[in-house]
Amino acid sequence: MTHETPHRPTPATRDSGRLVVLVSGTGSNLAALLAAHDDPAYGARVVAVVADRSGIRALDIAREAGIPTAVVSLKDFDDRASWDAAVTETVGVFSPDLVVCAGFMKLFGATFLGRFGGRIVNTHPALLPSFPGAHGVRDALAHGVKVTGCTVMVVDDGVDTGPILAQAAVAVEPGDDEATLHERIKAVEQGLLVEWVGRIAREGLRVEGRHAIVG
Ligand SMILES: Nc1nc2c(c(=O)[nH]1)N[C@@H](CN(C=O)c1ccc(C(=O)N[C@@H](CCC(=O)O)C(=O)O)cc1)CN2
Ligand SMILES: NCC(=O)N[C@@H]1O[C@H](COP(=O)([O-])[O-])[C@@H](O)[C@H]1O
Repeated sequence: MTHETPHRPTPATRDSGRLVVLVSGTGSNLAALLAAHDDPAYGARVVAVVADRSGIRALDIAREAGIPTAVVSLKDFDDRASWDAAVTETVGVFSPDLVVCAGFMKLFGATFLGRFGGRIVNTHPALLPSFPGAHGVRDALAHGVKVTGCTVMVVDDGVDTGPILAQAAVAVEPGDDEATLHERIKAVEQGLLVEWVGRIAREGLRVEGRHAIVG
């Protein structure tokens, strides 16, 4: 029996230099990408920043860097599918080679995944497959783990279930709360995200089953 999917994911090819970065929060990962992209050897440039809410620090960071921004809020749409179509159209205006979720707190639906699937990279503040979802740091602390970390992955139609590109470990210290632990994770994930986005832009990305292959 053959398995048919409605859309064949488009792989990110070599020289995948146009990045659209999706944000919802303070933008420390966006700032790290912006610090890297001025070097032509990096191989990628942030061409737009799209948020699901206004009034966030990440949008200020983008504007201060002269990067075009757009906001597509779920509350402005009748349903999730309409919002998903609008985000797809907005991101598509900027013709990205790669879409980077840098603290983007909304799940994509079929329209977005059909257009950009296979070239959406996400960073998550836990060692997947443990602690997926919107509260990875809080859930890891509540579970009592002694080591957690961050994961850079390719987004699929599950919640943080996509093929993993890279992971880094961070020790949980006695007395950590969600904020202190998340800050130490962010310090590590910024470097990891910048490294792997650059590698994908320079060398290309393809997905084979559970495996994301760069180069
Ligand atoms: N189809 C997918 N979309 C996205 C994924 C993914 O793996 N598959 N990753 C996210 C980012 N993400 C974690 O990395 C994530 C973001 C948000 C949620 C979530 O449950 N969001 C709730 C709202 C929660 C809140 O605002 O506090 C929601 O969307 O209703 C889970 C995982 C990028 N998109
Ligand atoms: N599930 C998605 C998720 O939790 N994403 C996390 O939000 C933070 C955003 O920080 P930033 O706005 O400072 O880059 C990052 O730690 C990122 O991994």
